[in-house]
Amino acid sequence: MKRIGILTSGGDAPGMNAAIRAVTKTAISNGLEVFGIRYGFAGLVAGDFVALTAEDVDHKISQGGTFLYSARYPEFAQEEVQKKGAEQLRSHGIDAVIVIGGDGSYHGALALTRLGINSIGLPGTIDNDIPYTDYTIGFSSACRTAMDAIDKIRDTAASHHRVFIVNVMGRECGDIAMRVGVATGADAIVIPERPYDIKEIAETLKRHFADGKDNGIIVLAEGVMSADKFKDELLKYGDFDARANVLAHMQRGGSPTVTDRVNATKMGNYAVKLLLDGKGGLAVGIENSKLATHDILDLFDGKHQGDYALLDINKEMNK
Ligand SMILES: Nc1ncnc2c1ncn2[C@@H]1O[C@H](COP(=O)(O)OP(=O)(O)OP(=O)(O)O)[C@@H](O)[C@H]1O
Ligand SMILES: O=P(O)(O)OC[C@H]1O[C@](O)(CO)[C@@H](O)[C@@H]1O
Ligand SMILES: [Mg+2]
Repeated sequence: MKRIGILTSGGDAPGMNAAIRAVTKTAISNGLEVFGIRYGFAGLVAGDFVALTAEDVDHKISQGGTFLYSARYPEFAQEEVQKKGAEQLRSHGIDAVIVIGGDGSYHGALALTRLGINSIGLPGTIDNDIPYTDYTIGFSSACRTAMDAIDKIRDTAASHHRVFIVNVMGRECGDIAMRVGVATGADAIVIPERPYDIKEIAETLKRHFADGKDNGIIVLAEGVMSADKFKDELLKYGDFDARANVLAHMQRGGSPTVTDRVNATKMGNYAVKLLLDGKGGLAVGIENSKLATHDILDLFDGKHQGDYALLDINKEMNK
């Protein structure tokens, strides 16, 4: 193996650049050439490749987004399109690829491995919805951004004695909501993976206001329902001055936290070593603070386990 490729795919996540840097610098240190594949699997099929040097990745560790750009390219689920991608790699002399992305992107990495191009997946998504890894690259930064935003929302909520329903990202995964809800001292956290009772939440808010609290914060995972709909449901059980807020894509931007930078660096470094060992079709993760690998195929059967104790702690504190 002389030449490897690297791409970012799906939603961008803070720390993707740190992972690209780690892969590039580790590969070069081990005598490999590195090609950046721009725009995810779309750029792979189009042959949008650019040689990367150590200087190209200098100063990238602190930048959000992905300088290789990303794409949602559903066409890559078709075998014919996957074959075109593998042919592009072969014609550029690229023997192996590192794919940084979420669960969807892992399907692409597995497809390439099956077509003879060893590929390793790195968990790059703010959602933290990937099995067999405690943290995905970008989750920590997205939580920090959402936490900062909710701290600010609370200032205005308190000034008007309002309830804010804040919708946070994560698709069907409630990890961002749970972590940020606890970190901001929310009155309630609502996630798709666990049952919830809107009437009970309304009663909690009423009691808090009656006891002298001047604001209410509900952190709502986007996979449950929209913030507007939740507000309408809540108003059936109480006469609150309520506002719905959607943090949306701001959660994906900004400079990565130290956790995301370090995890991305560890996992990027490890991914190159796996390729040097001739491995492919593997997903890298961090389990109990240690680097780990699993067959990508196993991930598709697995289910990410969130830290649901956070939900219980928050409930107990808001009785
Ligand atoms: N079944 C599949 N086979 C091959 N490639 C796929 C498949 N599913 C998704 N992909 C590729 O991976 C890309 C990213 O997938 P998706 O949009 O689900 O995001 P993701 O990687 O899960 O990241 P995130 O959820 O954080 O946005 C798709 O646009 C497509 O190019
Ligand atoms: O950027 P898009 O295509 O609007 O997708 C938004 C989705 O991507 C994510 O930001 C990352 O998967 C999700 O949390 C969100 O539901
Ligand atoms: Mg995903």
